[in-house]
Amino acid sequence: MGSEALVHVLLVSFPGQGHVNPLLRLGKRLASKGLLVTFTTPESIGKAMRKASNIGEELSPVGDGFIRFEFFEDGWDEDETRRQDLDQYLPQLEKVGKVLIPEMIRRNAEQGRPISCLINNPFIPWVSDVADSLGLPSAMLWVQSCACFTSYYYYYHGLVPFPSETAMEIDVQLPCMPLLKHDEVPSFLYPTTPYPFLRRAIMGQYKNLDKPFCILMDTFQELEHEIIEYMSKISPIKTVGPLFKNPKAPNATVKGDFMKADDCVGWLDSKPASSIVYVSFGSVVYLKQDQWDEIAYGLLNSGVNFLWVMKPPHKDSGYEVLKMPEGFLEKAGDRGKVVQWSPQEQVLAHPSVACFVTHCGWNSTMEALTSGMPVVAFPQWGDQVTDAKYLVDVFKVGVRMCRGEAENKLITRDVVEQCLREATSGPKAEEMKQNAMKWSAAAEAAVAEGGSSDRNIQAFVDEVKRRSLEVLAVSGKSTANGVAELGEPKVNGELKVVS
Ligand SMILES: O=c1ccn([C@@H]2O[C@H](COP(=O)(O)OP(=O)(O)O)[C@@H](O)[C@H]2O)c(=O)[nH]1
Ligand SMILES: O=C(O)c1ccc(O[C@@H]2O[C@H](CO)[C@@H](O)[C@H](O)[C@H]2O)cc1
Repeated sequence: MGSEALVHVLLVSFPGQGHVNPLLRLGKRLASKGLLVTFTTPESIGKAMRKASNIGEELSPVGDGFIRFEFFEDGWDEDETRRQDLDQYLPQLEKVGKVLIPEMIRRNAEQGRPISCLINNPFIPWVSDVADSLGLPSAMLWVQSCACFTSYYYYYHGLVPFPSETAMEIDVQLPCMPLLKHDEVPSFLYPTTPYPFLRRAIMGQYKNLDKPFCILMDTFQELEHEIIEYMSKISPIKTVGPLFKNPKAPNATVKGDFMKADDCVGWLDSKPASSIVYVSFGSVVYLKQDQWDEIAYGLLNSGVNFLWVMKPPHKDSGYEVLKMPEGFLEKAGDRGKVVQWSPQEQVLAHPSVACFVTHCGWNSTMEALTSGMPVVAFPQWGDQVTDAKYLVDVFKVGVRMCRGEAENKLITRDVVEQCLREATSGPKAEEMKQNAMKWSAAAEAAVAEGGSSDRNIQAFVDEVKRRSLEVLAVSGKSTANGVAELGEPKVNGELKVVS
């Protein structure tokens, strides 16, 4: 079957690694079930993805379907420094995207690939408006936990009190969730958050929550059972995770890394089983030099082997380039390896790795759980503080090393050492490993054929196919070559796009 005959969905992603990864993984899952998927995000990231991940112009076959990429200009010069300031960049993306995404949809229709559904991730809630204005169905992929989804929902609707300027330290009790201490609530909701633009972006998605016909979530029934049941009665949630486990399409087939991963698998192979601590704080968290030094000494003093990701800061981020303490690499010798970017999925699956010191981003959280990997939780902000609570107290696979950036506390080398010891040897380490293996098995089962997430994906694909017939019937005006004519976009942008 040619790709022209397939139902076509357009995936629009916020240009962050932790957002591209789950949306692209969803794209591969949908493609493997027989859809044609086009993935788009701004060209500034497209350029990095093409370079690091061998993404080309061509269609890539995935299972019964295909995936392809098309990027859009964000209207700023290549070397524009304001991209690093989301307070300025998010409105720019909205202004440009509201014009260019409809153009992309129109172009695809003209080329014989009419689009039947749009899917976005949070931070770019205007995609739901674009779909609405064109009369197209849309869905949203929530890229965090259901617990965080619920926290934001209750905040948006003012259903329970949250920390506020007058009562900073109140705890929050939400249905079917453990009591969240004030600093375990997603930190974008603190009145003092340094990232109010991300709270605004997420709230924008909640304002638009009636527009998507489905909210897909990168979690699974068995992991967050009660809260998923509860929220499913309120919102059209479908759990489809862990998206990074795709039995039909290995992750290597199409990847969206912004940086080429350094080769470290040979080094992992050379080490004994369960002897290495993997340390990574994801793609955006950047620690201060004094904290970096304490972690370095903690690693040295604990005597463990370690693989540590030390990503370079973006040139326009304003962060100072971190340095290893004097003589650190010499003292560590072959016990340690430092890389700029790791092939994290392979690292977490490697038998030499014993535990993962993580900032608890949701992707890293799901990847660790799914790989049966215990963690040392080092959350900083946003959903990370809530994920850390769950990793340690609910999923019981983690040791807590800190409570988040808002605490403004230097975690000393002694604490680092103690946490590493606790997570790598002794009864607590064994118990955490057993729990992690249990979650890994549950995750495998959820995505296996007939599992909870697989059934939800299939139901979603069936619904997209059903709605695609409606889209064609309603627009009703198939052209000679079978391409539906879309209505005029109802956007109020008289924008000039500067490339
Ligand atoms: O060296 C690294 C660090 C991170 N990642 C990937 O980058 C994503 C980070 O997402 P997460 O939600 O954990 O954190 P964020 O970067 O969004 O804060 C995850 O899929 C990781 O597997 C990776 O491949 N190599
Ligand atoms: O590029 C940025 O400025 C950026 C990228 C990613 C951000 O949030 C991360 O998203 C993940 C999925 O929502 C989340 O789990 C992780 O904790 C966040 O760091 C924010 C800004």
